[in-house]
Amino acid sequence: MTPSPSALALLTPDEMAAVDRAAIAGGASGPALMRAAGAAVARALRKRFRPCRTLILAGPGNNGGDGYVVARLLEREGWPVSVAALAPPRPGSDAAMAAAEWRGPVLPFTPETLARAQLVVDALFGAGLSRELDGPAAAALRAVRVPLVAVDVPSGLDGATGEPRGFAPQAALTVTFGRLKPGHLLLPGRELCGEVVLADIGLPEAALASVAPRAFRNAPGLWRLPERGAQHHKFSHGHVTIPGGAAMPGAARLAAMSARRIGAGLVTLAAEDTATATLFRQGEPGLLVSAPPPEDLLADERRSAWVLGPGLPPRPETLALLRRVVEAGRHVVADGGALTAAAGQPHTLQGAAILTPHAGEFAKVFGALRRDRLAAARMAAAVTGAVVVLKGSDSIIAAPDGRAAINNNAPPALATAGSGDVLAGLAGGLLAQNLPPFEAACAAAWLHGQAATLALAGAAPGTPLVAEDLLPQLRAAWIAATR
Ligand SMILES: NC(=O)C1=CN([C@@H]2O[C@H](COP(=O)(O)OP(=O)(O)OC[C@H]3O[C@@H](n4cnc5c(N)ncnc54)[C@H](O)[C@@H]3O)[C@@H](O)[C@H]2O)[C@H](O)CC1
Ligand SMILES: [K+]
Repeated sequence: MTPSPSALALLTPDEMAAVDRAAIAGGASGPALMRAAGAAVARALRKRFRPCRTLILAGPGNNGGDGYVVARLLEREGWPVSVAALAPPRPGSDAAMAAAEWRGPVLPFTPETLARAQLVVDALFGAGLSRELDGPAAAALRAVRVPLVAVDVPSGLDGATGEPRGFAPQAALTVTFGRLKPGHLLLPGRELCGEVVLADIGLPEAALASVAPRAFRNAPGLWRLPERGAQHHKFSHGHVTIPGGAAMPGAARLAAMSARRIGAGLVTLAAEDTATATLFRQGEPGLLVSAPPPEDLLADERRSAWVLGPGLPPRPETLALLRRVVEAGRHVVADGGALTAAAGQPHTLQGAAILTPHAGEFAKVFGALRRDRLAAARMAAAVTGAVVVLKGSDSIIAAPDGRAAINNNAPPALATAGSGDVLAGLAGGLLAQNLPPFEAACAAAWLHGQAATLALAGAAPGTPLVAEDLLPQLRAAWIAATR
């Protein structure tokens, strides 16, 4: 079933804390939320582990408070549980109440205590992490050699960025509350969390609605593929033009084949010379091939979407073509050579609809990637006015207005030659069908990941993939997106 956009919303730890405050201001009970959070952790944990010597590492804040609730609930079921507290909760806090209800053993926060545990619950820090993890907390988490269950996030992981601050442990399971955080999806956070369970702890809808989400998990529901009615004809599905160079003609061909398969009405490969045109004509019979200079094609207004970059040389001529197409008011996907040609001059990409840099291209255009890649992608979108797809296993799609989506359906095998050309073609094909740039970019990234997942169905981990394998899966990916 297609999830609703609110179910796809991601909230940063600060936004989640604001929801929490709104909930309590609106009459919800802090201790009740904490009991629900602890109960959700205990439930997820019981489902996956058998009773064993369990050590709860409790921090001084509400994350620790959740930990005391877990301790109490597990002990009630006969689990051998003890707590090691890094620091006592602030007197009078909800966490202090939860701690007071824990009557079981409290052990010193030492390596010896940890060495006896068979399972560790990490309830040191969650949304309140305010600085790098260091001292005894970091030392203890570094020493864990048994399965670790994280409350909200593995302590030290920045829920806003997916980056560890100082250190964050590897969890087998992470149970989080209300909404996923960007850090559960962004690498390396996504891997450090292990399995992620999102638990409903009864936060009132009004409190959740009081914070407008700016980040989303990328999935159908965030966007809708174009509908096709009986009255439509090929021109109503747009015309994609893709200039192709002699050096790497395969790149433009892959983009063109992808644009066709995702529903573009017409797709033209604009060859840079007659030899390349001859080569292009040997390809798919349904592709249009043109030999004159691509600029000449701008006279035809119906050529609404252009994919510029796959296989094009990173030369000033490529950038000049991009400027001309943008100034003619066409929707442009800039990729590969068009991005590299704009190295150090991001303003030259203004007016493009979608940019699809991988990390290396991103750094060339916008400067070294910061640790907070979500912020970096948003900055690039704001500077260029384009939707930026920062490609990776956790592709980030950022819009100039601050909206961002994080893609998590792409298998690692997708990092293969030609894969980016397919993505650019999908984005161009969807722009041609009048999807707005953010929706087109998100849908393209998801369909791309889904096609790869389908191509690898049943294959052992590590099975390689080539870009051509994606093409026959695009129809099934489309069907999966419209179910
Ligand atoms: N709405 C919800 O999702 C609910 C979440 N719950 C849990 O509450 C935590 C957040 O609790 P909070 O008290 O705000 O923060 P923390 O417990 O993460 O930590 C605060 C505490 O820790 C100190 N501190 C922060 N960073 C460090 C550091 N690196 N080293 C040492 N000390 C640090 C800080 O000064 C504070 O004293 C959320 O994650 C959920 O687990 C609720 O229980 C239910 C509702
Ligand atoms: K934690």
